[in-house]
Amino acid sequence: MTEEKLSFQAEVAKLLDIVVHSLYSQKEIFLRELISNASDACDKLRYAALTEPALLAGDADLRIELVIDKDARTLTVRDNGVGMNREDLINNLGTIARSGTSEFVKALSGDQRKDVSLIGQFGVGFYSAYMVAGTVEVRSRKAGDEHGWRWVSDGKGEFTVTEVADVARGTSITLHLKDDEGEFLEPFRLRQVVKTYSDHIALPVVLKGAEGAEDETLNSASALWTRSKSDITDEQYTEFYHHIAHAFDAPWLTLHYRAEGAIEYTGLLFVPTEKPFDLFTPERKNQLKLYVNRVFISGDCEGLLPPYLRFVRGVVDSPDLPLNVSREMLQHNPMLAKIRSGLTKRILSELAKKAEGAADEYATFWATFGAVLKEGLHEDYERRDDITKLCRFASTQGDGLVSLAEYKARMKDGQDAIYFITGESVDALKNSPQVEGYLAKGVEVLLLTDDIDEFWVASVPSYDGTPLKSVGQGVADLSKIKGEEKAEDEAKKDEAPASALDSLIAALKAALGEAVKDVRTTDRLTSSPCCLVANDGEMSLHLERLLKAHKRGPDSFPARVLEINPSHPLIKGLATRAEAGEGSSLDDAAHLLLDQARIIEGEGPLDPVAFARRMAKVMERGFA
Ligand SMILES: Nc1ncnc2c1ncn2[C@@H]1O[C@H](COP(=O)(O)OP(=O)(O)OP(=O)(O)O)[C@@H](O)[C@H]1O
Repeated sequence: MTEEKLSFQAEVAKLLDIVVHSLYSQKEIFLRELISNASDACDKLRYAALTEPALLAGDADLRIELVIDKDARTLTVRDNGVGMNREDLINNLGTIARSGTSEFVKALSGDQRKDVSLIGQFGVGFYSAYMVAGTVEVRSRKAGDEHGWRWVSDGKGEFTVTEVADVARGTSITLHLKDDEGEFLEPFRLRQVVKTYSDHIALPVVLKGAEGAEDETLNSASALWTRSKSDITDEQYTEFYHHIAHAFDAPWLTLHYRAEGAIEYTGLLFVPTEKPFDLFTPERKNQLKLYVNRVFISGDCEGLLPPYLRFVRGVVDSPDLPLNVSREMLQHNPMLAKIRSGLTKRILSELAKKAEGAADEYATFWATFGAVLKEGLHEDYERRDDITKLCRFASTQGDGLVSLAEYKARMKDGQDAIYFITGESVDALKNSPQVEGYLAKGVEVLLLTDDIDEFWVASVPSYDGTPLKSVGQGVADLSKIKGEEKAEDEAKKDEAPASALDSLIAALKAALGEAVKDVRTTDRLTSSPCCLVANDGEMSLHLERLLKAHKRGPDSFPARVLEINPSHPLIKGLATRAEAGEGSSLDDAAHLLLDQARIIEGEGPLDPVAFARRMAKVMERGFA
């Protein structure tokens, strides 16, 4: 048969280079990766055979075998699963198809130490074989096909594919071990590695006996989730999590339970410690593996979990779902909706327990997945209260995170709203003019910096009967709140007279025209002379910027309300001039006030050239 020579995709070549030249201290994990792939291949075949039983014909006993050949110095991992045809071999073993992977590989810096820890989180699957093997030979025949294929490569840029006869269904991967990797030819070593990393694999992993010796099954070969909790060690849970989630961190939360009653199912669920790289892909797919009576059905069954819990990994197995429907049909099965509801409830209640526990531990979860969970505030009306209780926020009080319940408990007398501000960073928000008046009164303001915050605040009007209110929107009425009264009284005394302020407002409006929606005084400012706010019901300034960044909003920043601080010396000085009939000479001052308020909001001045000219004029008066 003719041999075809092909090149690896550039990203694969780069990955292989790193794998071969460094990587893990634990080289033995190559075996876990190959067994994991073999087990997936068997799962896929069992699923396909539900509708096409002939695929299993003649060899229904799915298993994984390890074969040692000491003379040839080879170790073979073979399965009788779904197998691969020529295209599959080229696509799966020569390119990287998984979404986000190419970006990931491009991000590798070339610095071995950094790259290894990155890859550690990610996994290299099949390619890890090159940690111990110089040459890898794959023989495979796809279930239902007549022809088999042989794929060979030394991992140095090229591989060959040839059609071959006499290949059994499934895949066999032969590793020609490097000189110093002879340990993987020793049965005791393989026994140890399989027990450590692959005990939970539901299929038997069999070590073929050499020269007439008996075959030996190295693992427990029962699906981990079907075993009783008391028989499972933490290490076994972790290994299982690594296998199903393709993850390398320790799970932050492990939840294993059996639901009985209206619907029966077992859930073995994990919340990762580290953020999966594909958490924010537009599909927002969940990655739970769905089994029906231990038969694998789907790795991302839509409808099994709401998108805001997509960070949860694990397995759900139910005998109550029909085995003979397609994945697509399953999404609309009423039983699935019940499982979804049960899973959601259970996960949220476990998270609630954690939220009540050690604050530090919960804070790490919140920093990693809080932004995803908050999508639920916007999307899951039914569970909004439960999700709200799980939320934590940065605030103007202290460096820690605060829950809404804690916030409410420390509200000031006369305060009738939960105040928040949205923006890019906690530090910038803490210093923004809009929060000055609240800070002066000791009124706490929540600082919301996730993009999703803009969306949920629009759909959650209140918490426990108390409205949520943006300090950057609408009129601030701080007079009713009994805060640090002294500071307030002093500020009041110092205000410009009302008539002078009225003249100034008229002058500013005349000078700025359409560039502002309105001009008014406010008590939200203490040290800044002015700021911009949105009216109630209008888009916040931050949201406007977000949409603009995604090219979804208007190109120009729409007119806003300019609020002035009646006790600021600059405003008082301008008010005096305005009252004295010098309003028309305040043009430059009006534009400079607006431009600085825009700059604080992350916008440029209305007209940069005019801004620079005015600024120079003012500076000239002070310095020349
Ligand atoms: N034994 C096998 N039988 C059938 N297909 C396989 C086998 N091993 C690998 N494959 C195919 O090759 C693909 C690539 O495998 P690889 O291990 O590199 O990545 P993966 O399993 O998708 O993800 P990960 O990198 O997290 O392990 C698999 O998705 C699968 O389609």
